[in-house]
Amino acid sequence: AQPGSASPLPAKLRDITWGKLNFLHTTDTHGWLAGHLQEPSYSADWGDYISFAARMREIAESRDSDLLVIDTGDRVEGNGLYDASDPKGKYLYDILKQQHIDLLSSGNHELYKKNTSEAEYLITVPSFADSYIASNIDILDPNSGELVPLGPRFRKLTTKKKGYRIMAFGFLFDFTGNYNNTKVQRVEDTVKETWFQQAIRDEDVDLFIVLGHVPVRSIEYEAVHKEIRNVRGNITIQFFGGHFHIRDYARYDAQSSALASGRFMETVGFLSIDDVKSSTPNFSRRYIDNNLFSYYHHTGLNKSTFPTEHGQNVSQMIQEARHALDLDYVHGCAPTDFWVDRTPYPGNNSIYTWLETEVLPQSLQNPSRQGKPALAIVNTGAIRFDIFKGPFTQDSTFIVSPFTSGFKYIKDVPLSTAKRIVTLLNGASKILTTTNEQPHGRYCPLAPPQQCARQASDGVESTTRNPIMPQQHAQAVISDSDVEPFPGYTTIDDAGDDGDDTVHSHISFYQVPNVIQTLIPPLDHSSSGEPTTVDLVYLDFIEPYIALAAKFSGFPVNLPADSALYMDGTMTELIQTWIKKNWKCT
Ligand SMILES: O=c1ccn([C@@H]2O[C@H](COP(=O)(O)O)[C@@H](O)[C@H]2O)c(=O)[nH]1
Repeated sequence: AQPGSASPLPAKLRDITWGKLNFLHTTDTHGWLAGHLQEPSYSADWGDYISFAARMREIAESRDSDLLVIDTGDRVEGNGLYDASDPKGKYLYDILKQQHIDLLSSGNHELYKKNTSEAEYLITVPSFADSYIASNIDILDPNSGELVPLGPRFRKLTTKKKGYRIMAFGFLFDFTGNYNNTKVQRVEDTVKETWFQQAIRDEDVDLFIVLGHVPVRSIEYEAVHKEIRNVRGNITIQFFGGHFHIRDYARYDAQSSALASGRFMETVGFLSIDDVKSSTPNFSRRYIDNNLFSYYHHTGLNKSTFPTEHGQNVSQMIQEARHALDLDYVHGCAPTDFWVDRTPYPGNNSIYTWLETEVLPQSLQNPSRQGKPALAIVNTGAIRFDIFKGPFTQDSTFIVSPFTSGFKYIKDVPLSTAKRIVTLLNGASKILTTTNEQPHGRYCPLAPPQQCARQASDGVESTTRNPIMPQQHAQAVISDSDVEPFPGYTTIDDAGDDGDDTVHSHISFYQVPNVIQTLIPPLDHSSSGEPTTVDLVYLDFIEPYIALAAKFSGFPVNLPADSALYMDGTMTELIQTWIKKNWKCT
């Protein structure tokens, strides 16, 4: 763990159940390779995870079984370790590649920007060689200018101990918000391609592994499952997914299951399969809180026996990178906690209410529009994490707001139209899900991803939405420690409510809208009332949605032609500047 990080708290733990084939799974790590320095439950760093994976592999092999390490993408954007450097990722890619990952795939965040996808192609793919799978992504090779697969379409491998013959695929959900140097083919179309049809007919295979940056309850995985199942009868299929930032486990049928392992290095997913080659394989899942207390427990080791030299060296690399980036530099001190969705919105501790009532109205300005009122719209998904009471650092800046979006505007929009656009974006008439125009894809592209889970599975057929059969619960063994549970994940999935390794007390999460809005200057109730027209100010990331909502409102606007830059700088800079000025540390 990083120096100064919060030590893990002793807790009651559920044991893992080893099988003949075992997996560790991360997803949506978003640059959090230093772990959560302020949160004891998630304070282990990538170096600790490297030690953990090595120790778990030793245990697996001593049991004459195998362990594979999986990552399903969105490794970038969301933490100072990635976003604070120039170029972005200057330190992260080297740290990331230190882990031995057997199978990995790309997320949507690797593809939003040209430079990010090129770094993926030129750095990460070669770093992991054969392990990187890109079943439905192509990229324009920056050297040849040709459209080429981002990585191999599939991989066949044989496990070291048991000799299981595996066919693995690596998908990205039907993402459409990628920069035009990459091409993402719909999963439903990819599975009809000749190479895929041939691969699933390969008889020299004991099981299929489908990894991907794909929600485990999704139309995409439904399509892959159906295709393999139709051709291969009851062969074992294990899916690993992500994107929604949630812990989840789905049973599609008796021979297949799907694991999603959270976000931001909070969770290391563990999955085991016994009786891999039979028609009644036994699956067991565990969501491991990413901290040393859990790591020691599951390996049966301790502070002196657990770390590997390699793991310790990587923790040192992270420390040096954080130092070089000055990530602990304090910009101000938050007077209280501000939450993304752990408190009702609107509310005094809602990060969105703080933005609407303080940061945006006090910061958004355009001298050429002096005296003109504005209605500013920000998508809630642009804010990625909570602010904790106390020091707000360089790292916090990017943890809260990693993206590079700035503010644009359309001038002189009738206020009634601007309000209608907000209402439409917030889903009153479901334009974002019913229209064929989906600028970034079907998964509620404006709100924080964890809010999408229930909404998205509404359109999915029953095989991936509901448990076909309740999972046989492996007996959860609780260690005999006598400590009171403290707040954390209390996951309910298709196998029940005993998936989390740590027995926590429940945390409530609340719904937030797709977008928040703020009238600038705020309405003065003593004066003549609302303005008739406003400058409609918005984050440039949501421009395609503003265009869509304007069209549905009957407002004639041609974007981007009819828009202009409202002010210089990004929202990240705007928030940081406001904090420097207003949150003095006393
Ligand atoms: O430039 C950007 C990119 C993304 N967003 C928001 O992020 C979520 C998607 O996050 P995942 O981690 O891929 O689930 C999307 O819904 C956008 O709201 C953004 O605001 N700006």
